Amino acid sequence: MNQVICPDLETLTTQALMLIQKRVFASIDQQGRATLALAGGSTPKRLYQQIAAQSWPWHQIHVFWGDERFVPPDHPDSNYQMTRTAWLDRVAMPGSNIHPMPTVPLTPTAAAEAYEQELQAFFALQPGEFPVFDVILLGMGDDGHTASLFPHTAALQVCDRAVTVGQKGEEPRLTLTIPTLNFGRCVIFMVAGANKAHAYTQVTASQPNGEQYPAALIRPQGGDLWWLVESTILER
Ligand SMILES: O=C(O)[C@H](O)[C@@H](O)[C@H](O)[C@H](O)COP(=O)(O)O
Repeated sequence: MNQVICPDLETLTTQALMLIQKRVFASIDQQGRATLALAGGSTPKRLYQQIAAQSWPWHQIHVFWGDERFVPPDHPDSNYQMTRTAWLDRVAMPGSNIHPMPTVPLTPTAAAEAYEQELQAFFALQPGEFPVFDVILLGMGDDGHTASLFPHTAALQVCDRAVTVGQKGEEPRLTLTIPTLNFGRCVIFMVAGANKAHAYTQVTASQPNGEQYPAALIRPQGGDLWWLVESTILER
């Protein structure tokens, strides 16, 4: 595990930008394209704005989402909407390179299945294979959740599919599953906010409780794991 402690969110964002750029360009060199699974929430918004200001080969970059709230794509809570506003609407990325998670009017189960099919087709997967994203960006909540994998939910047990229905209380979400996140070539957590200090301590403990702190279940098998953290989350 690589840990980078940053004095503030702006520094953390710059660190993330440099790391992502390095991995995106390496993937394009090696395979002619780069695939990213993006985080939602508030922490990555500034990063997406900074990415939009870069001159990357957008036609060789494909973006997916690690999770999505079950709302229309133009809803203010939509992770897709946030990413479009901060980044995608500002660059010349072909629409076919943008792969949002479907939501309404499908049911959550049907939407998860539809995204599963899209990933299987895009990555040309054989039965039982998982997609391998070049970069997976994740956040963490103050309860230790990541993507939409919340404590003590059924989604934590799903290990035979790439996409499943997450549950934030009564609110359904779509989320990539633990095995999918663990197949990532470069998995990057961006965590800021003193309110997350306790969860971070629990998640990075030597014998963490993954049911209680799901971010602890992200241990990429063949890939790199990066924790880019604001110094305020280090418990004194
Ligand atoms: O859909 C979401 O909200 C995210 O994917 C979620 O997992 C997020 O990364 C964490 O809740 C941290 O959110 P903040 O960055 O807003 O603290």
